[in-house]
Amino acid sequence: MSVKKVAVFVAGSWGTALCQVLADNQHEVVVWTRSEQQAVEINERHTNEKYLPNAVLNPAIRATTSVEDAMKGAYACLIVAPSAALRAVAAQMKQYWHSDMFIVHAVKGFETETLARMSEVLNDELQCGEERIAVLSGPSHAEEVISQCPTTVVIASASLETAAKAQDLFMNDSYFRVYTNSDVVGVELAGALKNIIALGAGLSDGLKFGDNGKAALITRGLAEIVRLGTAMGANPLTFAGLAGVGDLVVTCTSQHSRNWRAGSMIGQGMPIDEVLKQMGMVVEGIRTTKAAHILAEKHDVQMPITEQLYRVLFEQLDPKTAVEKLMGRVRKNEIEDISF
Ligand SMILES: NC(=O)C1=CN([C@@H]2O[C@H](COP(=O)(O)OP(=O)(O)OC[C@H]3O[C@@H](n4cnc5c(N)ncnc54)[C@H](O)[C@@H]3O)[C@@H](O)[C@H]2O)C=CC1
Ligand SMILES: O=C(CO)COP(=O)(O)O
Repeated sequence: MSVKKVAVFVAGSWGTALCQVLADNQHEVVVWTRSEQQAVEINERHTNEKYLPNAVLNPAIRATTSVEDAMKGAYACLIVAPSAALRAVAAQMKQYWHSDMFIVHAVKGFETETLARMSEVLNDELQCGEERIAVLSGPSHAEEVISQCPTTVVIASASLETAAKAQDLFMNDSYFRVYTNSDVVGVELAGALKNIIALGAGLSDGLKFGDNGKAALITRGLAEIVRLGTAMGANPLTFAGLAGVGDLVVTCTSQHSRNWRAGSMIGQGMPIDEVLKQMGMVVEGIRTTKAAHILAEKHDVQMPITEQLYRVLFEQLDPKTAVEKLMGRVRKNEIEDISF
């Protein structure tokens, strides 16, 4: 494998873990950080204590606060900012972007103001063409990737050539396996929407509602993800894959999940502002619940779990009442109600 330079934006937990994968694969990794202090920590101590405590980073990873330094001569860019910051980060990259590069993003969310998917925001800002964009998604907690636990993800692009180039960069034989897919819409929607269900699963655990209820949330959560996904043009089979069921299961059941943890704290009665303060890291599911609530209305799709979670998060509905509303819904036929 030939050495390629990859510019990474930004050094949160997932960005840092993916830097490590790229550096372990012998690529030249230059990560842009907002703060000089974080760049110094990565360059001199090879750590990122705030976002990945106790991890020892590959010393070949170099951090910089200069966008130009990061992007000059880069073969590809990797963007792993929170969804709320994606447009602003992409705007900074624009003047150093050139048409030989491609961009991989690993962001799970929507732009809440426009309801755009993340690749749409990137294309809008960089005007690079959708064939230059790929999305990396799937069951992949940063804490496990940095420990080299076996992890399998999917990379989707409108261009299979771009997806294959990205697969070459990230895949290795020891702990990081990558599949390609051409269904960008499905992979992006699956990654974003599973965070809503993970918040719900955490809430259910926080209320001590048991494993039966959580399994039902995962299953019926998948049904509503598929409903919205197919209405928005996704391939339903994508939701049975790594970005769909795979990520849904890991996020709803792993204690690494910030969405699950936030839901659990809300279920135990902690106010949302306090939960977010304690987390100190991005909890994408909250913004995504708002976006999905609007998208469900727009596409005339039923998303009862999302709907109840929206009321809990934004209209102060008591979580126990939300569960009663879900349990008391009109009787249905299971198969007729799933649109695979
Ligand atoms: N942590 C994980 O295991 C995984 C996270 N993701 C996704 O990756 C995305 C990023 O999440 P994490 O890395 O976990 O978040 P994080 O909370 O660990 O880090 C966020 C990073 O973004 C930076 N940041 C925040 N606002 C910014 C702004 N306006 N401009 C520039 N930088 C800004 C922060 O300084 C920090 O470095 C999310 O969409 C998340 O869903 C996807 C898969 C796994
Ligand atoms: O997407 C993730 C794992 O695949 C990370 O989920 P959280 O943001 O809930 O930690």
